[in-house]
Amino acid sequence: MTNKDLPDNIDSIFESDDPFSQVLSDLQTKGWSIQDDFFSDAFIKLLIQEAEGLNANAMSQAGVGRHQEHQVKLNARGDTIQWIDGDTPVRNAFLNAMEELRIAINRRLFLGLFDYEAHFARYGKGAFYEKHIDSFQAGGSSSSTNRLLSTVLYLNQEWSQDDGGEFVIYDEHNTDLEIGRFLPRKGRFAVFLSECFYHEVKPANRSRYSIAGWFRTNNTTGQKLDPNQ
Ligand SMILES: O=C(O)CCC(=O)C(=O)O
Ligand SMILES: [Fe+2]
Repeated sequence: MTNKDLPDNIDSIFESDDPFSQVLSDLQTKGWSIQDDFFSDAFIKLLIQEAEGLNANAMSQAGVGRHQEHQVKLNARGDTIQWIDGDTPVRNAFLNAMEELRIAINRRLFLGLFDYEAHFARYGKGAFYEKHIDSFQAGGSSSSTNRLLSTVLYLNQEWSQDDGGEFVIYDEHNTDLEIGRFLPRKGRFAVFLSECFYHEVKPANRSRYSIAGWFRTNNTTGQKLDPNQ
């Protein structure tokens, strides 16, 4: 990333000089990765300011399913969201960082990731997201799969065990078997293959902020790109 892409107040988006290597090797060996020091503290601080500053009126209730099947089901998912475009320097820097990750993954793992979509999410007190998978397989053209790789970046200061809101990930083959449980602590970054891993968000006991995103393949038909959810 060149310096001109950075917000003026920080020198580095990433914590290390080689931010992708651990993610790439985890994806290659097990299909998922959790990193605590992927982004720099200074950059996470800026993203937290953005998340905490989101205007509740500009956020929408998240839904489940794509296209015609899209439904708001409050008993499945209680977060409110705001899609990210590069409309502030900090959001733009985040999207640029994900673009660098996309290129690194394609180079090493040949996943053919085509683009990335992401939204801020806020889970209010008591909100959760029941066990689900992020890509919608089979069953007609309106539900074709194009999310290949999911990312979640957590933006919560001083999150303790009592605050709940854990991210839980389940085994690819035995989907009842929990293989990881993580508090949504600031700067923690989760990446996993969207089609392979069921996961859930346990009820949060206070406001829980994150950025959830998906690298997608290109399922373009005719001239129209797949719309966002
Ligand atoms: O916030 C999390 O821990 C996971 C969110 C999630 O699974 C989703 O938005 O699809
Ligand atoms: Fe998910």
